[in-house]
Amino acid sequence: MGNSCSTTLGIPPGKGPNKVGCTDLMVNHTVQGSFFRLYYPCVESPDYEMPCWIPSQEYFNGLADFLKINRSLSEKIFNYLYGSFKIPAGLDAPFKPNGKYPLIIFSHGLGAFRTLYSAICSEIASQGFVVASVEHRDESASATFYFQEKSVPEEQNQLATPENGNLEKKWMYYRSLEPGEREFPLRNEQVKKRADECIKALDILTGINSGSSVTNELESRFDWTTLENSLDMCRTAIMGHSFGGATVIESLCKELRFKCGIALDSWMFPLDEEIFPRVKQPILFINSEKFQWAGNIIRMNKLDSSTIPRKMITIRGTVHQSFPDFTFLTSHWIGKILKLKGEIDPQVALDLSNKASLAFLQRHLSLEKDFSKWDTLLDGQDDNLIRGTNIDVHQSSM
Ligand SMILES: CCN(CC)CCN(C[C@]12C[C@](c3ccc(C(F)(F)F)cc3)(C1)C2)C(=O)Cn1c(SCc2ccc(F)cc2)nc(=O)c2c1C=CC2
Repeated sequence: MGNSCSTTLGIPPGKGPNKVGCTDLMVNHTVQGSFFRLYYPCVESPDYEMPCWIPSQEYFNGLADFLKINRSLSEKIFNYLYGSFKIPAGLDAPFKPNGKYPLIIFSHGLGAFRTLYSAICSEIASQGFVVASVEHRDESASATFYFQEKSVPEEQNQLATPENGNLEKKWMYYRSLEPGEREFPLRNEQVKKRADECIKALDILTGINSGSSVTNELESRFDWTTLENSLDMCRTAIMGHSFGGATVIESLCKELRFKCGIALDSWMFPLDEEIFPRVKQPILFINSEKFQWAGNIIRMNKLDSSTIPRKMITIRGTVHQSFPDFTFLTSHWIGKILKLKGEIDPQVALDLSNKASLAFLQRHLSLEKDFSKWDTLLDGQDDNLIRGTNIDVHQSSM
């Protein structure tokens, strides 16, 4: 480890006993299809290629639109700052069959997309899970793509490639609110679509696990049949950040196959409160110190229960962006100015979040691992943790 001032900029690899591979799957090429990045325990090999963190320039363009900064200027800045980062996983590395792995579905935040939480996903995968990070097509992602039949007929001389016939890539970008548009109807519609997409990913992986063949619309050499009988479909959970945290709650309500949920710095606004009493599974809320506010915490507290295990912890010195990968990829001062870094060392913060998550998953997926050694974190017992929240929710008396 370098000394305190030299920070190794890069996404940290998983610390668990498994090497991690990652591959992309798109089933059904249309906008209704399912698109996710899979992180999984892989066969060890020294010569794996690591995929680019930002898979295509279009994602930078979408991010610029989302951040309302000029595309051409930001294109150069993003490429200079982030263009060369790799994900700490072997691209299309062979899957390592070893009994049945529990499955986690991960949902990204507003303006993000499937690759931006690779530190969390690859850590969880390295501990013996398969993690599917969904890319949502609800227009909440900075950018995503699908395929469309070509409008003009193929010129005779161009051969349609077998993978995508005469299809062409279609990009979908973040949809901003129209002037005067009310936000709740849009966000509530989006959170329902997001939950459906998480459930669809679960269905696809259930099929693959039982040996159904799957057609990947993307060119990839990964052999999906190697996953047959390797997923424990009774041990599935859902995780998400911010808007993805709301997606966790909505998905738990709709799908009992998700045995528990972990909401990272959840944004509760998109949710219809009438679903709260209908959510029956355990939930872990892991909050940052700076993002939360009374109204948001009050909604989380409405999900508190004396019968269903519900936990909340807050990580001291963290900001909203302490969960996505950016927190590792920006130097100290730029990170602080852009609020991509909090006071706490990003690795320390994410270790606490991941260890608490693993302890919670062990308890509610009844895993035979040793993650229970981190149970005390679930009660906020650490110098960098607060039990519950730092936010004062008691309204001042009138
Ligand atoms: C201007 C847009 N404005 C209105 C929507 C709010 C913009 N905003 C704060 C930002 C995202 C920020 C960001 C990223 C990335 C760089 C970079 F420079 F490093 F690329 C810089 C600066 C700008 C921090 C948020 O939306 C916060 N947020 C997020 S941030 C998820 C995310 C997005 C893009 C990423 F690259 C990584 C992570 N996910 C949510 O689900 C929710 C919220 C708020 C409520 C619900």
